[in-house]
Amino acid sequence: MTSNFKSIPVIDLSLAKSPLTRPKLLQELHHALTCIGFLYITNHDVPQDVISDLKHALPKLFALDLAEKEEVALHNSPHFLGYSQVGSETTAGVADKREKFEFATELPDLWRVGLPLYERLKGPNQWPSQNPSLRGVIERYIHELTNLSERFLRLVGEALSLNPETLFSFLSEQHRLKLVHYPASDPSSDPNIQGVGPHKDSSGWWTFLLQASPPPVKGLQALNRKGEWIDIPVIEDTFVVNIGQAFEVVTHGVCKATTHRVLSGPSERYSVPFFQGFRGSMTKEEAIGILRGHFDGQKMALEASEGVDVDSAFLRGRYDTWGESQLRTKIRSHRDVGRRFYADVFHDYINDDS
Ligand SMILES: O=C(O)CCC(=O)C(=O)O
Ligand SMILES: [Fe+2]
Repeated sequence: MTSNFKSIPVIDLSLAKSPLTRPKLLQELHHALTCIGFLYITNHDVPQDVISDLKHALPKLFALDLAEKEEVALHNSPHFLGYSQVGSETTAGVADKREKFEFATELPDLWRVGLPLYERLKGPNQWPSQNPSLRGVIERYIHELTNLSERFLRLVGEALSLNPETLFSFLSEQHRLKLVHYPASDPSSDPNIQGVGPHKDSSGWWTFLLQASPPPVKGLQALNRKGEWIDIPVIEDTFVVNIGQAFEVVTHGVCKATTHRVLSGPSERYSVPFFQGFRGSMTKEEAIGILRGHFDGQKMALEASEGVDVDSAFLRGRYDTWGESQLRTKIRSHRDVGRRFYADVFHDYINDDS
């Protein structure tokens, strides 16, 4: 249940290291998982230089000229990896004022005719030739965040009294990373210009976000149950962690993905979400069946108090696997890629409004 939270809790992962403090951490985590859907983590053990190298790389990367960015354009990648310009994405029907580079765990393209089409989402990154040091920085960062997200998942399992190995069985080998730049908006213009519109994270299982501009730059907000937008300001040396829609499905709505947005402000802003991947071959029946027994009781208690409504395009849609549902979402938001690389399903995906 998303409660009327007024702020986002900060959870100190170093409390996990002592049996004396671990129960306090698990209790705080349980509250954040079941009542808020967002938290900060501190003492996360990701090396400082990995984070600072990434932060320093961002202004240089976005300062490349348009021709250099176009050299790695997302519309040339069947894996939806690369650069997209400001205005190329819309959320909740409005164009977002942000540009981004999308990367993922570096994988070979093993897709061949006969394999499920969603396997083609996996493949190599596009690296800008004018920025040769970037590859090492991004690969180290993805490696560290993959480890962090796995350590975190073990704690989530423990906080929910689940065998962590069960949670690991939902993971994909591909995790995605977005490097995002929100250009500054003229302060005399509409204060509600959308950096990214209200949404729940649909592409992953859990999101680990680095707010890469120093305070007081702000913009990220989460929606509480009363409908109030709550600021999620930058706290140095933390990650913001939030639940993705796949986790809401698997926990039968006991842990909700919370709606959030970014407002564009008078200063430019950089952010870097890491989306822990959810296995493409997962069917609806598996996703809701594996932990059904575990969550039935909690679900009934919730139903009695406020109703459990699992909000999921995957469950509503007509496609049976998570991978196909993801591919459809990606094709609908990048139609040029769909037309070029997924001609067989393009029209079906664009025209079905399930
Ligand atoms: O830029 C941010 O702070 C959040 C971005 C976000 O919510 C997303 O890309 O899903
Ligand atoms: Fe998001």
